[in-house]
Amino acid sequence: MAETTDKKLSGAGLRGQSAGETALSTVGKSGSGLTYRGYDVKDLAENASFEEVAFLILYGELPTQLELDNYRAKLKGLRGLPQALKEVLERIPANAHPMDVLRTGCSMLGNLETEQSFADQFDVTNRMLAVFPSIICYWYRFSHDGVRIETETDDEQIGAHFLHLLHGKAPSALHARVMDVSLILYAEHEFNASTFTARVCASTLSDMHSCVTGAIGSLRGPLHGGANEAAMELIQDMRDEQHARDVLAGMLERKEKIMGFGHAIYRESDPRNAIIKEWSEKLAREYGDDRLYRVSVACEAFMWEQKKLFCNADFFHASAYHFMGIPTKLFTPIFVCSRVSGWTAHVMEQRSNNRIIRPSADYVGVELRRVTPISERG
Ligand SMILES: CC(=O)SCCNC(=O)CCNC(=O)[C@H](O)C(C)(C)COP(=O)(O)OP(=O)(O)OC[C@H]1O[C@@H](n2cnc3c(N)ncnc32)[C@H](O)[C@@H]1OP(=O)(O)O
Ligand SMILES: O=C([O-])CC(=O)C(=O)O
Repeated sequence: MAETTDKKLSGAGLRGQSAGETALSTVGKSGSGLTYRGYDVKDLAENASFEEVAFLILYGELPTQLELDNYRAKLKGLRGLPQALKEVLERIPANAHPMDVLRTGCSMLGNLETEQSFADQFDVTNRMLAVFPSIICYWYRFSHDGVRIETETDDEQIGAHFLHLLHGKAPSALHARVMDVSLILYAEHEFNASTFTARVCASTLSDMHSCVTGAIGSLRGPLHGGANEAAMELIQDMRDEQHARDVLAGMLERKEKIMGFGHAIYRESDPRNAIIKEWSEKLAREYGDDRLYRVSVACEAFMWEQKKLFCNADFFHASAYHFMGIPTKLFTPIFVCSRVSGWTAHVMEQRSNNRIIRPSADYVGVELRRVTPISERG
């Protein structure tokens, strides 16, 4: 199990302080170390699909077959982009970061399909779950390939749908399954930075699109979701295992952060890592060139040996996504397509028992003083 004991739980970063209650997930407490509404993430990754997991997180229980069929049909029907949103996406340059595109896309959607009251919260959530892959891929294919894609496909599952839009053809069964597992692993993670952002926004009784737009901005940073892209940039030029060790040794010497390693809560392992690592190995075999997988394994061993730092969920996602032909800058947006389930469930939970989140600060500035007339300042 991924343990959290002995971790320095105080001081900066609100580390170790409880900031509220949740019934959505546990991190580092039971099972393999991560549970969604009482189910171990490993169990879910083996025995459920992302749509079942999103349903579980949002509605509280795993769906029956009929409920799942209806839910998938509903999401499938919500993949289309409004014309005004397409026009906005077409104006965003090819060199923009796709996380910024998604942030703008989410915010624009909030103008076009505003959450009029909290009674709409499930509708706006399901719309976001369904339409985020369309937003990213429409912009990506328009800005990079000059094509206006049709964003409605027959794919039952969000992961396969994403790959279909990106590559213009339905994915293999292996790729569809890996995307599905990846979305399950990224779906929910208690009071991480982006989720907390969403909850702070929700606590002012703001609308769902504002909460999610803010959360996208928080996830973007390399200390959080952006680490999967940074990990890819790190491993892509590593020639072999020895080169990987040399690169990391140099970085540690220079006291640089190695993205994709370490965690604010887990102390010895991130339970999502073993799962995505196994899929990355399978993909490497199919890809026919396992260099990226081998250097990743070498990095993992070296970091543990040198620093007792372990791979978090992001590290092996880098090679896995790369093996599926996904451009590096789309890695973190995929995280959004999944985590929007957790964020919105947290917003709903916050709304159901709300008090505005407003902590205090320890003042470390100058003592009380008088305003000097401007003519006397110098
Ligand atoms: C899906 C996710 O969002 S998972 C997180 C993704 N983020 C990353 O991979 C970025 C790299 N990792 C990190 O920056 C950190 O480990 C974080 C942000 C995840 C957690 O931060 P913290 O809780 O402050 O880390 P923690 O308290 O365990 O750090 C202990 C020591 O290890 C060091 N350390 C932690 N992670 C790393 C790392 N990846 N590379 C190098 N050193 C590290 C810290 O600098 C700290 O050293 P210090 O005591 O000399 O200052
Ligand atoms: O919990 C965290 O701090 C970061 C993380 O792993 C996640 O959000 O998935």
